[in-house]
Amino acid sequence: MASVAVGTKRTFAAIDGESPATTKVWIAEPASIGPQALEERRSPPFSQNSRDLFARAEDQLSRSSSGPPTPTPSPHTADLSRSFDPSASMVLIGIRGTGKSTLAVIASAAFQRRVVDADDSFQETTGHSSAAYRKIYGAVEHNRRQEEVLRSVLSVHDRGYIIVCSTGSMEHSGQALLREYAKTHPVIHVVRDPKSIHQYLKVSEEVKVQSLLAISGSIFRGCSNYEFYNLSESQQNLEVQHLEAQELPQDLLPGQKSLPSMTLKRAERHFLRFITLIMAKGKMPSLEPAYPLSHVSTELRKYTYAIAVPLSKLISETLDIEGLEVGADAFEVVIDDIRRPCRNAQPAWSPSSYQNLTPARADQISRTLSRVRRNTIVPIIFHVSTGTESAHADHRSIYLEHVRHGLRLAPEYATIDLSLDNDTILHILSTKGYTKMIGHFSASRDNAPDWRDPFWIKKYKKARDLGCDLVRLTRPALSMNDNLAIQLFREKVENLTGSRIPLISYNTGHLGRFSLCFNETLTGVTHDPLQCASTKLESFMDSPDPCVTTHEATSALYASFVFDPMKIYVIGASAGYSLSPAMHNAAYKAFGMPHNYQTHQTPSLNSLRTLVNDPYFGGASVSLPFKLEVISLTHSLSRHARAIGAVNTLIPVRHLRPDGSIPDDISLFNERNRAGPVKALYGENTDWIGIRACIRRGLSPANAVKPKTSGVVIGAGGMARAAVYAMLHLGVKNIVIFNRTLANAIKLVVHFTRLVSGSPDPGLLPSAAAVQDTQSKFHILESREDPWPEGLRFPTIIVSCIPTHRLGEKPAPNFTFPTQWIKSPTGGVLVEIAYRTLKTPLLEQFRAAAHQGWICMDGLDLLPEQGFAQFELFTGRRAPRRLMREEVLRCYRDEEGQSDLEVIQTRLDHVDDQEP
Ligand SMILES: O=C1C[C@@](O)(C(=O)O)C[C@@H](O)[C@@H]1O
Repeated sequence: MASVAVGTKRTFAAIDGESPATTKVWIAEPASIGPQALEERRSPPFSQNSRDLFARAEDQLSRSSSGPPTPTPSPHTADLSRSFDPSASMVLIGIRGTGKSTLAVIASAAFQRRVVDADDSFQETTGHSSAAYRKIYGAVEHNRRQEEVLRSVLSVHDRGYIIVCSTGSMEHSGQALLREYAKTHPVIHVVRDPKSIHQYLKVSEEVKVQSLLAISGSIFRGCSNYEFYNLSESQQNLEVQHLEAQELPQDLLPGQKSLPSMTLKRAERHFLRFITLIMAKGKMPSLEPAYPLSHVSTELRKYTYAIAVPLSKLISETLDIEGLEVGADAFEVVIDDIRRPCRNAQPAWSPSSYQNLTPARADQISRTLSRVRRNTIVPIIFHVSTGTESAHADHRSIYLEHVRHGLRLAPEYATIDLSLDNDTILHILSTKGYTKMIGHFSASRDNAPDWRDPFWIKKYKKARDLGCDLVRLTRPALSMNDNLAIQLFREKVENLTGSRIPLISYNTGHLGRFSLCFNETLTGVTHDPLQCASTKLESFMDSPDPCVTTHEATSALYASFVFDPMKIYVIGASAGYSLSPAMHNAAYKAFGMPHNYQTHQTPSLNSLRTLVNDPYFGGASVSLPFKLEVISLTHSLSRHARAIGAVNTLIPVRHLRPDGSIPDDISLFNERNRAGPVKALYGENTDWIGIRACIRRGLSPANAVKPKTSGVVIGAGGMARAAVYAMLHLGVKNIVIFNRTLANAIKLVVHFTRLVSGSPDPGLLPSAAAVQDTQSKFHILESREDPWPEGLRFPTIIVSCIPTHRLGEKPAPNFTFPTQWIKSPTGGVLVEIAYRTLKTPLLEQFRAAAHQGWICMDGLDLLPEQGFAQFELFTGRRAPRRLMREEVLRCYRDEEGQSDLEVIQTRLDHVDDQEP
């Protein structure tokens, strides 16, 4: 014990095996690892496992203090390329209690990969647990055996596995093995907050967990190339989900463990999103969102905004992240505090004036980015602000440490300072993985050449030629003329010969606001309208930060006639009850768009022409009974609408291609919000997107879609077709149709059988191909009395698409699901699409089955989900999801004009707990 380096400082290099000469980042050993703390570790109440863990950490610590733990001269994992074969196994490492095994099981269910636990393998191979083996054979033999087992686990399971490694495998040689593995595989360090780990390990004091995290953090970081901060849901969230899905998996692969219930739904979405960011695009389409804009690179759209929020404000965890996201197309986490606030006597470059990347600080950044990702849908930009001191070597190395750490978190975008030398930039770019790099240069008042100066074109070319994906150039406006000069600069860039990368350029400070409003790509906007106004006059004029909110920037585009106010409609025979106007109008208002979404109740489609002939026609939602009939009035259909054979969204097209065809998606999005004669109508279907989202939201990880999953669609109309299509997209292989009129059920099955067997468009049903080679099969149930088809698993997905209310003379169907078909041992999700009444017999039936793991989604869940996609199609911007969900709930009235206040209030109270 005497060799424990209490309170001493060691370099990163001494801990992670990096060359000691280059990195000057210091780690203070936590005082809590003092003799007294160590003494406590030997006594109860620790469990055997946690005692072992601490003992090993203690060992690690003592060895580390006398030299680098791993002498292997392999490169630092941050310097590796992060490009892997798509089938490469992924490794999860981290201390016990971080949730690695649960995350592995979640990923295993989603990707159909098996889980291998290195600790289990050790026990199987040696017949002893790691701790017991160590006790019997001593540390040296234990380490040798650990290495042997880990080496074998890694090589035998090289492709298609998820490998979990705990501290047992993390002795010196284990670290070297993982570092080597990280050259060709994702090795993900899982981190979690000390409180949750503390609860899990049942150790006496949380502070000890903090110490352990501090010690282990640099070791794990040294041999992993990615990092996932596993946020714990608050207790409140857990209760709210009131989802008691039993953990009885139906068809686990060998090596899969039992699957967690709905309480982990947000963690599931979060982790799977992270995984899709480190994998090649399009590898798991069933996990990627189906919203139209999620497939369009943000930098290709015009007039997009990045809400810039400083880390120093985010860490207080009081900001409403989802609220900040409203109107934004990207969320920029600005590491604004690598330079501590200056004390007068301190030289600008003194080491103490910088925030080193200690393990605690790295945890803090990881946690913050994780919170943003869990609560938003827009891409994240990771930006380390350099201030004006990037020339100093100390500052530069701390800056680079932060950038490297950012890339471990797989942000969609990250910035790199263009004042760095070419080699350094090239080196960082070579480690970017799938992160898009923004070459960034922000001039200060003292070094700001005029926009006409060749300096700026050189900077643009430097970023482009080095391989950045975008470039961002800003300087403080000294006069309003700078806003005209920047326009000339943008034109110069437009006319450059050679390849082009998207340009973000604007003037900062109070006078720069004009140029900010007319920058077309990822304009930096502030979350705090008072930010500029409240600061001292000096910085008010000079602030390098954005001085305009999303709302102000958007409003400016309409006030200056770049955009026009549009008229958008919901068209239907009983459109009067629609909540779409309230939902869409609330979103336009929040964005600063002067559009007006109106109800158009009509017995026929004849009046549609009048609406479309108005140059301000901005599109329409199509309601019953026109979803099929409207097809004849469109010029062209999206591939989805064509495959479904129904349209619920009309988009005006004002510019056709020279051959008269509809332009591509980007061009369509970029002509939104502009008035003019309508040349064609483009038909889209967003119902399937909404149904798909509801299924995904309601499906517990235990019921993740697998080859044997069955789904039931009740009905055979346009909505039923959208439901079948949604299931096909999720990879459901067994789809059962139940409809009163058999002939219509047969028609639907013939339609989709043809689609899946001879799809002329191979990209149409991507997950069907990705999950399994087998084709989906359709079955028809003719009567309520039918037994469930032999050989099929009981359904875990049920979508009811029949009306729930009286239609003219026809009474409400009052449908309930035959009980002999509800036998899934893990429950499942029921989606009932109508929203006129929420107390249907079917919903009541499944609400009563909540204890069996059934989750109900109704029309008030579906309407916003399909509406988000429509908002994107009408405006070209990401929808403000929470706001639209809330508006729908607030405005809901049943057929008697009543709102069920209690139920609605409970749902409103918990909107925050839903996946964003
Ligand atoms: O079916 C519906 C419902 C809806 O018509 C409404 O506002 O209620 C809106 C449509 O987009 C959607 O397809």
